[in-house]
Amino acid sequence: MIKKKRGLGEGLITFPGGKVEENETPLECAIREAEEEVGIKIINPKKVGVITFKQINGNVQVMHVYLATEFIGLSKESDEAIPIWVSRNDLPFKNMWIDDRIWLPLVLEGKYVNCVFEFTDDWKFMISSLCEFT
Ligand SMILES: Nc1nc2c([nH]c(=O)n2[C@H]2C[C@H](O)[C@@H](COP(=O)(O)OP(=O)(O)OP(=O)(O)O)O2)c(=O)[nH]1
Repeated sequence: MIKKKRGLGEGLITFPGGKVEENETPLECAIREAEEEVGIKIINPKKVGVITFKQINGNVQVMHVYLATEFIGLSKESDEAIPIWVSRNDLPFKNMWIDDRIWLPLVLEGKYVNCVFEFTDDWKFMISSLCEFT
């Protein structure tokens, strides 16, 4: 995981990630962001879910989630993130995005998740959640 140093979710413990660039697939983006943020090359990332975030103001963002169990390199701090290792059995949910406690355990059990979470415009409160998984 990472401690995010700037941008949306600054200070939270989350995962390497970011916005898809022009002419880039979500998979390519996931690989690039892991490299940029913590300096590792992830091997064979597998898509494990799609999460839609809605805000009251009508903004909608779609997050594609990938899981990689192997990587090349040694994780290192960047301008954006401090890499940290956490135990699967002791995830730091108190310092994570509130919705992660709903979908992350499912992903770690091997499920594919499809969730919609509705937030206030300032991202402080989650108003509703709906998750399907297979
Ligand atoms: N785990 C998790 N990640 C989230 C949630 N909401 C949310 O926007 N994210 C992720 C998606 C993006 O990777 C990131 C959004 O932050 P951002 O728009 O500042 O993007 P960034 O700085 O990481 O990326 P970039 O500008 O380098 O492209 O946070 C959430 O509820 N849980």
